[in-house]
Amino acid sequence: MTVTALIVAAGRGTRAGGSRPKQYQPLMGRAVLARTLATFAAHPRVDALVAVLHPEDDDLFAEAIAGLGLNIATVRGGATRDASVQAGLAAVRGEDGLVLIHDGARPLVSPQLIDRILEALETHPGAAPALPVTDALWRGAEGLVVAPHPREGLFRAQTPQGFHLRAIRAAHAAHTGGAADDVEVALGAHLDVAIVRGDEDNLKITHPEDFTRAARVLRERDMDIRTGNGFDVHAFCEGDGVILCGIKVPHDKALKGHSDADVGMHAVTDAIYGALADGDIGQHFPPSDPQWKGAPSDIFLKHAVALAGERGYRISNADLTLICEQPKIGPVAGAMRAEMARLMGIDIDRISVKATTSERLGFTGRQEGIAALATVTLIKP
Ligand SMILES: Nc1ccn([C@@H]2O[C@H](COP(=O)(O)OP(=O)(O)OP(=O)(O)O)[C@@H](O)[C@H]2O)c(=O)n1
Ligand SMILES: C[C@](O)(CO)[C@H](O)COP(=O)(O)O
Repeated sequence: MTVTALIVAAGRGTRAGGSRPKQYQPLMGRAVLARTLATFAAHPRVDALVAVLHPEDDDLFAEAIAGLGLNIATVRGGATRDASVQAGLAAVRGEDGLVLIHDGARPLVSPQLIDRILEALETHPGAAPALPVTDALWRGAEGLVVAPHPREGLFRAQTPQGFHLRAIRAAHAAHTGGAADDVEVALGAHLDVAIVRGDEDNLKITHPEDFTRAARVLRERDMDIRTGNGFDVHAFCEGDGVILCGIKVPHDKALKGHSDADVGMHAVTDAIYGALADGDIGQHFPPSDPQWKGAPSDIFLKHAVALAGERGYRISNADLTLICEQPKIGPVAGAMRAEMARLMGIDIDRISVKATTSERLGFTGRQEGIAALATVTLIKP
């Protein structure tokens, strides 16, 4: 069935104040209404968009959606929300589809909430998101509590409120008097409306402080998560042990390198640089520079970790695989994890060190050297 998102945005936003109606005010750099429309436009089940606008807002609307490349039908709204919805319903194409009626002033609607409404519409003529009232309720007057009010069975209503198009059109046509929302109209026509789990973040911008709340939600939502990988190889040379992840492991060979040749630590370090899109160890510590000759590799790792911190990232986890026939890594993996966790300033359960052989194939199979492969995830909260 065709799904149309009907976005009502013809209000004046008097409670929110500001020099323009709230739906055209910026929220983290983008107009509130542009955020709302973009979410519906990007939803794979939404086929068409209708925006209901105030007659004086054409320029503001054009400014808000400039450059978004959205295909939106627009229609003039009325003096009340329900009049605006009726105008929008008249502009929806077709007879038998589904319509999602949503406040333009709820810019944080999530695709998952839209999914839940559409799912409920498979079995009901109407479906709307709501959250149960969890605080105690009172009735009050003149600044005094008059009496407690039972909260059982009470819900806070949200949008999008979804309906079978034909049913809600008929309900609105028959409705007289105002309505807080379209569920009220639907109930007037005896339509069953399923209560769908709402979303605390799906707040309506109503008062000035709601912009601050919405920005807080967006900052959390826009968390930056990055993944990087690192790969390194060092050849064996004569010696009596190798340094892996900062631990000296007894062996009948050593690893050759400009620094201490800690192949595991190098791979993790490069994975951090990779996640930051900032080169690799060789770029930050050129092998041509004699000061890094024989240097302990924790210098490199600490530099990469500090760089991530300076840019606001914390390390979520690191996963390292060492590829070699010998030495055996299992007995020392715990010590390696502990040392890497200490150097990176994170819990040991966020560091994995494991090993594999290459089934005697290739240079690692011939025991000519050790290879290491690492993945690191960084999070900017
Ligand atoms: N005549 C109206 C009134 C409201 N709305 C829309 O309905 C949604 C919810 O309404 P509300 O938050 O009450 O918005 P306003 O009416 O703009 O706010 P206020 O009452 O503070 O002026 C908003 O997206 C608003 O633009 C509408 O399309 N037409
Ligand atoms: C439709 C609505 O968003 C449901 O919560 C709300 O009723 C509309 O806003 P208003 O502040 O009640 O006008």
